Order: sequence, then structure tokens, then C-alpha cells
Amino acid sequence: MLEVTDLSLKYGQSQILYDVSMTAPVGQVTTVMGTNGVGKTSLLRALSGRHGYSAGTITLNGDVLNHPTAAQAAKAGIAYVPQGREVFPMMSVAENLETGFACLPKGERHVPDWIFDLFPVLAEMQHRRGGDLSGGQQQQLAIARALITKPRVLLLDEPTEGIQPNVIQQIGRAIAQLRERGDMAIILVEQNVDFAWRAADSFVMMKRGAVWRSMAKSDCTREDVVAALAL
Ligand SMILES: Nc1ncnc2c1ncn2[C@@H]1O[C@H](COP(=O)(O)OP(=O)(O)OP(=O)(O)O)[C@@H](O)[C@H]1O
Repeated sequence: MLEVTDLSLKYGQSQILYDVSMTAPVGQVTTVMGTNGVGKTSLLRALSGRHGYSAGTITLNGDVLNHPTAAQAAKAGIAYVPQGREVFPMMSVAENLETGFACLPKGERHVPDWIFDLFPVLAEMQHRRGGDLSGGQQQQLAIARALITKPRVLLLDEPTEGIQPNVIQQIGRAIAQLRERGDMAIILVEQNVDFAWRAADSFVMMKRGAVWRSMAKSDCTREDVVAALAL
């Protein structure tokens, strides 16, 4: 379980996140929603050690992560799939995947079969350059690269952005399978309401850098989510 308590974040003098608290249980998809610029990406950047936070606590399975760097967060088991994917364009698919090995002990540095089962296209395209893949294939590669690190928490930043509908379905199925594995907490930042509704176990609604409502999917309807976004 990942627990975030009263997290605040600034860019220079501008405060962007205000006392954000949320929990992300293992085996569940916790979906963070909110309009453009509310701070969703900044939250994931703080959780993944990509940007420091000015106050608050991040706890993973009871252990406090004390302002981790990106490398420390990755080692602790937090994997981040950034918006825009950040695939290395000149490196092959296999080489992109291998960049995930850095956090693993030497004996575990291989791509497990289940990752290729999840994204078969990556097995077929191992020798293609990352930059030659379609947007959807790059998204699958970015998720696979994160999974190689054996994460306890998977952070997904708008995985459907700019992706064709048939690939969106594949990514939705992959997230459902990862949830079923029951060995990681998944935090999904998403603006596509239909996708978010299908994937989520719970919703964290953000407004102006703060959480203003958290709700379990079992306690709300899709219309509640749409209404919460519009407020
Ligand atoms: N590096 C930065 N320096 C200064 N301000 C930033 C920086 N990155 C983001 N911001 C600002 O912080 C606020 C929150 O941005 P953030 O990207 O976290 O929001 P978001 O909810 O993820 O938005 P989107 O849905 O558009 O990705 C915005 O006002 C943005 O302009």
C-alpha cells in the first residue's frame, strides 16, 4: 500500500500541490482525475522522485520514503510511466527494455515471458528502433519497461493520450491483468472518463492542486465522476 499524507510541492515560488493525501492499495487501480493543470503529473513526479516535495510524507508498505531521488524511488519499487512515454528513439525495443534492468540484481536481468504475453507486439518488434514504433506501441513499451523493474507501485500518466482506440483497448486489458496479478498498486492519471471508469477501483478527484473528493467506484456512478470533473 502506498500512502501519501499532506504532500505539498512547489516549482520555485509557485505552490502547485497543497496537502495532498491519498492511499493506493495493492491489487487496485486508484485513478487520479482533474482538469488540465490541477497538478496530477506533479503528484506523480513527486511520488517517483522526479521532483522534490516541500512537505508531507510518502509511505510504502509501512516504510517512510524520505524525499527519494528518482533512483531511490525506483529501487524502492515505484515505477513511473511518464506522459509522452519517453521512449529512447534511437535504441531498439530490446535496449529500451534493458534500461529497466538497472534496479535489479544481476541474476534477475532478463525480460520475463509474462511481459511479452501482456504486449506480444514487443516480442515481434524487439529489434526495431523505439522511434519507429507507433504511439500505441511506444506506450506499451514504456509500460513494459516500467514492469521490468518489478514495481510494487506502478504510476501511469495518461496512457491513452493520443492513442488509437484499438490500442486503448489493449492497454485497458493490460491494466486489468496487472490488477489481477495482485502484486502492485496502480495509480492511473487519466482524463478519458470511459477508460478511467472501466479501469478504476477508486477515484481521487483533484482541483487546484488539492484533493477535494475521494470515492470508491462501488460508492459512485460514472455520472458522479463526470459531475465531479465538471465542478
Ligand atoms: N516545471 C515546471 N515549472 C513551473 N511550473 C510548472 C512546471 N510543470 C508544471 N507546472 C505548472 O504546474 C501546474 C500543474 O501542472 P501539472 O502538469 O502537474 O498538471 P496536470 O494536472 O498534470 O495537467 P495536464 O492534465 O495538462 O497534464 C500547472 O499550472 C503547470 O503550468
